[in-house]
Amino acid sequence: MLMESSIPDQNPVVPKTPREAAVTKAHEKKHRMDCTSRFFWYARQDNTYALRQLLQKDPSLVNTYGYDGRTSLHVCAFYNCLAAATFLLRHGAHVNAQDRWGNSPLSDAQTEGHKEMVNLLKENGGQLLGSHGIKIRTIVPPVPQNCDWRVDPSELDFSKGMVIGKGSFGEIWKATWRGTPVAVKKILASLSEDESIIKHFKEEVELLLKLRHPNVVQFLGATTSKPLMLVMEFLKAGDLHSFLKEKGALPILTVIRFAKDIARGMIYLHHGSCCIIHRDLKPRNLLLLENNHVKVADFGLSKIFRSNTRQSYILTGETGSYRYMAPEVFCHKPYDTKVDVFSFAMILYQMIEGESPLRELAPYEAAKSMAIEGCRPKLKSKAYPQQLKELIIKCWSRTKEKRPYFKEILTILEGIELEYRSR
Ligand SMILES: Nc1ncnc2c1ncn2[C@@H]1O[C@H](COP(=O)(O)OP(=O)(O)OP(=O)(O)O)[C@@H](O)[C@H]1O
Repeated sequence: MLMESSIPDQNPVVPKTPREAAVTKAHEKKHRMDCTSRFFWYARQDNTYALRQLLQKDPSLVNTYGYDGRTSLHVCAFYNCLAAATFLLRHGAHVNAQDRWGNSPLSDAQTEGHKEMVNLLKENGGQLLGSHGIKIRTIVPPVPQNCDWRVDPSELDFSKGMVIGKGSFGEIWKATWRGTPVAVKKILASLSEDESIIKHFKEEVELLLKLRHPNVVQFLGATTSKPLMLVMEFLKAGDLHSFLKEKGALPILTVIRFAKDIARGMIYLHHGSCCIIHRDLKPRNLLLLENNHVKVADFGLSKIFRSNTRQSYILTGETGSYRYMAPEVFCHKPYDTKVDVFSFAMILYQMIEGESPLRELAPYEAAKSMAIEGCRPKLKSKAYPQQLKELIIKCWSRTKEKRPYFKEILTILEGIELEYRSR
């Protein structure tokens, strides 16, 4: 039997400064933890002598519990330490204390098949509680249940914000959410009132919020009452449209870096657990990071609003979407992920040439001439590496099957980059 050799005295120190008070508090906490551990240890050893000594100094130890809610009586019940259990019960141990799983000491003793212990606990009023017992208590999971994507509109602060963009479904605002700068897409009031839109919005947002990729703009949450608002990370370096307007044609290595980022983002969207077709890939929907990388934005929701309102591209033609539109979309034919590859070709072209594709035509006319007459922009720049030219031509093929997937595009771009660098 283990004997207690010495149990340290508590020497309360009168705190003089906040620092001293903190040190004393930490010391007391440690001391308390030491005492609890030792108390449990002696219960496990069935050492009533040592238990008595500790209890004399601190009677509350009899019902003290560890991080999982287990008391010294649980320990005794589990290891069949009859003498210690009898001692503890005599000194006020709660016979039906429940640990974090809801189990009482009797439940432990019964599970372990300790008959004498079962009898002792029953004689003292023990009940079978918890997962092994009769009365199962529901254990509240540690994760808060209200942890979801709904944003309380009152938490969005627009006081120092401003409109940073306008789309066909609403305005984009810069705002702060709990002190963090965010971009907020405020959906048009007329759309926010439509019940079927609200339903689709919620479903879609649920999906969008699961997306996580370095080249995809991160959604943070949404409001679900009027006005519907979508909260996302704010990218302060602006969009590729403004960047190209300011810089004109980009150096080839920058083009390749941006193109690889777009391809990576699109691979993630197309080949994730649920395939997301962007359908509106264009320079305005590519946002820049300050480290000269790109993220794909504004995917997912367009299909809700467009399909629900039967809003045609004619109505929103001025936004420029037409210019990047695949022929099958223009002709209302069935389409797949390859529509984004077509738009990607147009963006590549614009980055190298420094001008929008078929800029001599209005957006709708440009789309029409590409879809109906098979026109394509002229590759004029001398900067093109031959393979990049070939890639663009493949990507804007009329037949969608001839267009490569983004996975292949990424490999081709990596090859071009390698070769270009080694020149
Ligand atoms: N997360 C963001 N961070 C910073 N700026 C953004 C963000 N999202 C959008 N913007 C800015 O707002 C502009 C408008 O975006 P929005 O997606 O509403 O419109 P759009 O794509 O031009 O139009 P539509 O939605 O009709 O296709 C973008 O071009 C960009 O400049």
